[in-house]
Amino acid sequence: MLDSLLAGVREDVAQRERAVPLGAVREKAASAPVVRPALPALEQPGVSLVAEVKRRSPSKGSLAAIADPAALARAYEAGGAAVVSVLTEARRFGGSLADLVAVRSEVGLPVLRKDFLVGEYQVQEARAAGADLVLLIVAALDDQQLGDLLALTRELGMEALVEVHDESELERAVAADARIIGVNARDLRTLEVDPGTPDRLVPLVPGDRVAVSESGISTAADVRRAAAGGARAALVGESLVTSSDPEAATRALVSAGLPGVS
Ligand SMILES: O=C(O)c1ccccc1NCC(=O)[C@H](O)[C@H](O)COP(=O)(O)O
Repeated sequence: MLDSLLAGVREDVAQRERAVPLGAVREKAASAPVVRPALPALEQPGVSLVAEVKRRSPSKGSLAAIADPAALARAYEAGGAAVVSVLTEARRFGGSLADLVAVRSEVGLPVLRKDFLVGEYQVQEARAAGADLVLLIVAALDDQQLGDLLALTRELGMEALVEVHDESELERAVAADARIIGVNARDLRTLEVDPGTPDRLVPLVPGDRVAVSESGISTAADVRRAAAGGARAALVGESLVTSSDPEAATRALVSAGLPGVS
């Protein structure tokens, strides 16, 4: 799955680059609104919530129509989320950079560009659209690419959520000096969600990094489980976008992550 996803992403990037060359995107990134630092938002005591705008997915198909992504993000903010994640991949997730621009202009939280970033063009695009944080998936990048994209992300003032799925990817993320390390319970090759993956890997994330537990989180008990392993944040998509009251659903997960709640 990951390889075919990446092939589509590369085609789409090449098409966008033919329409708007890298130089123009760099210029736009240089004059984008100032970055909202994501690290302090994720380092609050307890488990912070990263709430995701996600219309559909390869594993589940259509999840929610989300006609107004900014309204959804406002509900997340009102419910106490620390960061909003916007899936911008179009083919499989139905997202776009326009969603990110809309969300960023209507909430005061840091915003994550959740996509499959494979080169400079997408990092510059992310900043140009106002992103404060980008996703870098270790399985999609070699060490050189990971280091280069992380360095570029920081040059532009942003941080990266560096995503891993097994011990060797975690070692690579740590060696690349990732400060925010996401452990995805979803295996991006098989799409299976195994909560045992963050249970196993989050405790291995060094204490000077921020560990984020990702995918398959829908209940207060799931958030408490993430907290027990040492996660500083939980990234949640499906259970929030499919809720009839996303603000209340956000608040329930945020409350479960407050320090002292067990
Ligand atoms: O969600 C998928 O099916 C998926 C498939 C292939 C690559 C990535 C995928 N999802 C991206 C994510 O990491 C999730 O959107 C995110 O962790 C939230 O997960 P969930 O709460 O289970 O929607």
